[in-house]
Amino acid sequence: MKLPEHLTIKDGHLMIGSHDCNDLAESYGTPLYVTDEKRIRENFTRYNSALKKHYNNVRMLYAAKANGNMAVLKTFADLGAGADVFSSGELHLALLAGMNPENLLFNGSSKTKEDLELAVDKGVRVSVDSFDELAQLSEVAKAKGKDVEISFRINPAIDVPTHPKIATGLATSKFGIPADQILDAYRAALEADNIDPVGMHCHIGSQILEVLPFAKAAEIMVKIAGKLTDIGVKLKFIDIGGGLGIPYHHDSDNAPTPEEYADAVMPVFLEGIARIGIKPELWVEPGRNLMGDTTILLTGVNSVKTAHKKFVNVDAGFNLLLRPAMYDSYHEVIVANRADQKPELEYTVTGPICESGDIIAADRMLPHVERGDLIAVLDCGAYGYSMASQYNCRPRCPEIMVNGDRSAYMRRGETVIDILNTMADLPWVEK
Ligand SMILES: Cc1ncc(COP(=O)(O)O)c(C=O)c1O
Ligand SMILES: N[C@@H](CCCC[NH3+])C(=O)O
Repeated sequence: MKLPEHLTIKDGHLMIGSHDCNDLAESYGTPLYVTDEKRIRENFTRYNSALKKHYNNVRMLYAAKANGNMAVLKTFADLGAGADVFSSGELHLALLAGMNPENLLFNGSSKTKEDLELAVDKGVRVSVDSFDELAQLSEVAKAKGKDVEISFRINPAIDVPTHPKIATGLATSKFGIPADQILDAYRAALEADNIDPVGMHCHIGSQILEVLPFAKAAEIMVKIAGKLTDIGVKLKFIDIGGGLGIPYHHDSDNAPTPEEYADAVMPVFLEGIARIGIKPELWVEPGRNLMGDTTILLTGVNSVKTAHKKFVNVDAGFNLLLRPAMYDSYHEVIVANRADQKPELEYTVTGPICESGDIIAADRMLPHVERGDLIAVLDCGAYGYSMASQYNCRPRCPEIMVNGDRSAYMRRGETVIDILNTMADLPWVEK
């Protein structure tokens, strides 16, 4: 199987950076999320450079939802990135990580009044998702005597080749304002109290393995930018979202590189803005492409069972990695303590959750597997831990970061006491 540079095999063991996964599992226990900081930095630099080769005025807003660990956010802050934040919680963490409020965009189709107040207080721009939200934001900003800069999230009505649950720019999607209402939205914003419309935003979906839909979205965005300029909107930024996928099937996915993405999108963007005669910043919001391959999930084999097929029962299920159950997603798995052995038998790797859908990897050819072995699930850095739950009263596992020969917790594992501590005794039930 093709492996990215930070994953290697040495003496039959899977390594992440310079660390033997078996040693990490021994020291920290399983299940365990392991992230390679160096890989985050490489991924960021590559994406950023690919765009900046075409246009220097690019701002990278890491999509914090992909992996919101503070250590990860601090790494991005250190690289000069901002963030796409989708809740007050993500906004707080991004600021605590040291990101400049100017480099944040508060996204979301259903924000509370408190969310809007926080954005105004912190001087963070808001991507407004409806006329109703515009009205509320204007009231909030006016009450505080402050101005707020906004973009609207535009629904470009583009069908994209991805799982339907993560296509976000379809005409039928809950996100954004349809193109035929967008001029009215900006006119309303130009007239609204304490609102300054300075940006445009779209995001067409996630795990997209073709570049054409991104070029199409860029074309729609610059077309609308021309009309907005005509009605007096002074555009400071155009945000074309994230969405570039990664090759989860290591040997067969033909995933575009960031360079191929940039080569497809940038000429359309640059021609468009040149035609209008404006020089807005280009904002992008990648999540998965920066984080996906940086992280593996190590999970121990509790037992092996031969029934109508061979099941490998591991200690991580959809409580820790929801993607296979939610989107039928594919993740490569490697037996980390027999990584140089030839595949022999077909196994289905299943988690400990009380649902038949709790399958991490179905029908995979693997070397002989037995109790006590260690399975590494690859490409878990995006939408892995961030979508984890405590289902079946299973405390979420620790996350560690490796950097050179160092390793450290970036989040300790939860305990049952942590779970219990959020529960309250009812006053009408006798103790
Ligand atoms: C508004 C917005 N921006 C950016 C992203 C990041 O997407 P991806 O991780 O596919 O790059 C998402 C998630 O799909 C999103 O909802
Ligand atoms: N959670 C999804 C991606 C959607 C991102 C949010 N818009 C996944 O794991 O693929």
